[in-house]
Amino acid sequence: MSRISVAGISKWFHRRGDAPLHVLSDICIEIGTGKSVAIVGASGSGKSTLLNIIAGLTDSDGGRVLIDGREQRAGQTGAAMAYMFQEDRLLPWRTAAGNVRFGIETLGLPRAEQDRRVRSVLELVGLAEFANAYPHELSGGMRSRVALARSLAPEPQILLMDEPFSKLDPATRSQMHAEVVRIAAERAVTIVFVTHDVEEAVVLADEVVVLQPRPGRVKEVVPLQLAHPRDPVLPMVSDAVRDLRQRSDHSAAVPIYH
Ligand SMILES: Nc1ncnc2c1ncn2[C@@H]1O[C@H](COP(=O)(O)OP(=O)(O)OP(=O)(O)O)[C@@H](O)[C@H]1O
Repeated sequence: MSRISVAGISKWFHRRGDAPLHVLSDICIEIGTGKSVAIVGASGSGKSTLLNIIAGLTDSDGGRVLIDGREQRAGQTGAAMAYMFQEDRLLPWRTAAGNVRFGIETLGLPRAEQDRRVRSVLELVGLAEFANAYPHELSGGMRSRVALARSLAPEPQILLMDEPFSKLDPATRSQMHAEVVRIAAERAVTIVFVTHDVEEAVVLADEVVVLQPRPGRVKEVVPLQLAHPRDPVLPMVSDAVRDLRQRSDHSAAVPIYH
C-alpha cells in the first residue's frame, strides 16, 4: 500500500519557435493508501502530463512527488508502480500468459514464482481458461483484462491508468469497472486514473480531482462517499454524475479551493 503526495508540481513544455507552454501550476494533491482518485478536466488541462509526472515518466519543473514520503524522480519507476495505457499494447506474438509474464520478466523472480503470479492474475481477471490464447483470438474486453493482469503481475502498490477503458464498448467498460473495484479492494492498491468519462470517475473513485486548464490547476477535489457497487442507474449515483459533470465543465462557475 502506498500514499502519494503531489506537492506544488509545475510543468512547462518548451516548444521550438513558440513560447513555452505552461501546462501545470502548483498542483497539490494528497492520495491516501488504498484510495482511488480520478483526474478529470477539459482536454489540454494537463491530466496525462500530471499522471506521467506521478509515474516518474516525465520531469516536473517545480514541486515534488512523494511516495510514502520518498521523493519520486523521473526514470525511477519501480515494480511498486504499474501504468496502464489507453491502448492495451499487447505483444501479438505472445499468448495472454506470455504477455502477462512480460510484465515481470525483468524482476529476477524464479520461474516457479513467475508461473504462480501469471496464473494468479489471470484468474483474478477471469481469464484462466484463455492463458494460451493470442491477442487476435481475444475480444476487446478480454485484451483489456490481459493488460490489467499484466499491470498487476508485479504486485504493484500503485496502479496508474490513463483512460484505459475508453476504447471499450459501454457494457464491457462497466464490466472492467466492476473488476477494478473488486481487485482494488482485494489487493488494497492505490489507484490514480485519468478519464474524460465523468461516469467512470464516479463509479471508480473515492475522490475526483478537477483540473482547470491553461495552466492546469486544481479547481477542486470532490469526495465520493457512495457504497460500491455504484450502478449509474441508482439515483444517488446518477445525482453524483450530474453534479460532477457540472463541476468539471470548465465554463461553469464553481468555487476554487486551491
Ligand atoms: N511532449 C510535449 N511537448 C509539448 N507539449 C506537450 C507535450 N505533451 C503535452 N503537451 C501539451 O501539454 C498540454 C497538456 O497535455 P495533456 O496531454 O497533459 O493534457 P490532457 O488534459 O491529458 O489532454 P486530453 O484530455 O486531450 O488527453 C497540451 O496543450 C499538450 O499539447
